[in-house]
Parts: sequence; structure tokens; C-alpha cells
Amino acid sequence: MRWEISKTFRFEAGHRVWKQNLTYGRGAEFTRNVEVPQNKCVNLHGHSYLLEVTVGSDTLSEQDMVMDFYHIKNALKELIDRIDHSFIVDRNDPIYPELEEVATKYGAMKVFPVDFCPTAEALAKFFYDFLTERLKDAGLLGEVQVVKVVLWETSTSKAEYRAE
Ligand SMILES: Nc1nc2c(c(=O)[nH]1)N=C([C@H](O)[C@H](O)COP(=O)(O)OP(=O)(O)OP(=O)(O)O)CN2
Repeated sequence: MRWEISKTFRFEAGHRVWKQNLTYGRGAEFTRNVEVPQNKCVNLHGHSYLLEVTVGSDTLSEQDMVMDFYHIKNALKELIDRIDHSFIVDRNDPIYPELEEVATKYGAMKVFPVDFCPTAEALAKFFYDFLTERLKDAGLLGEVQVVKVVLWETSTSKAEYRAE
């Protein structure tokens, strides 16, 4: 891509990484002989997420832009509004049915169900796929492509998902 432009978004959301288990899996050998902390991310907790989407093109439009930042903002606006102040929950999470019940009963939880464990990696792919679909629906895919999505979960942890 000769040109790349990026737009950032902020949203607050809760989640739980129900698949977290620090005692096995990739990297567990680094703490094999020490006591590992509790799997704290299986607890319901929240983040101030920072999302950065990058789109690129080899050509500029008649307005000398990859595309207007305004349009990138609006391609994602409705999704960001839906996810903001929500609780992102995997439909496969064993607590999902009860969370839905509580949300319905008390009306005190905006549930945002997804089909994956809501890690930063999986959420980055989710936003990437969503924006790609929006560009496709607008007939822009090809001319403009999503180059990468970066999702900051905390000030020290982020995930990136990019075009192959
Ligand atoms: N590869 C991933 N690892 C973890 C994820 C994730 O999405 N991908 N998520 C979490 C938790 O959601 C957690 O809130 C963030 O983890 P971590 O960076 O360990 O948080 P800390 O605030 O404890 O980090 P510091 O080391 O204190 O800066 C866990 N792992």
C-alpha cells in the first residue's frame, strides 16, 4: 500500500477471558517452578479500550485522500456505540446464559455477545472483519483495504491483526 491512514476510537467495555489458565499452554514453561498468580482475567472486569484502524490504498481519490477520516469514523460509529459501556461476552462462556438472565431481569447490563473468547487478539480480528465487510458493502474493497487493526486493552498490552 502506497498510502496508509489511521483513525483511533475509544470505548469502555467489560469482559472476562474465561479461557485464561496460566498453568498451561504457550509460555507456561517460563513460570514452571514458581507459583503462578490467580487467573485474574477470568473475573468480570473492564477496560478503556483504544482501537486504531489503518486503511490503505495505492491510489488517491479525486479528493487526494485514501478516504475521508470522517467516513472511517462513520463506518465504525454504530458498532462502537453498541459496544461502548457493554459487557462483551462469549456465547460459549459457561456463564453466558445466566449473564443474559441477569441483564434481562435487572436491565443493568448491556450485553454484547460474540462467538469467541474476547481477548485483545480476537477482538482486533473482529473489528478488522467488520470494517472489511463495510468497505465491501460500499463497493470500495480493492480500491481501499484494511491494513491493520490495533487494539490496546491496557496501557501496557495491545494486539494487532493485519492483512496477510
Ligand atoms: N495474549 C493475551 N493475554 C491476555 C489477554 C489478552 O487479551 N491477550 N487479556 C488479559 C486480561 O484481559 C488483562 O486485563 C490484561 O492483561 P495484563 O496485560 O496481564 O494486565 P495487567 O494490568 O496485569 O498488566 P501489567 O503487567 O500489570 O501491566 C490477560 N492476558
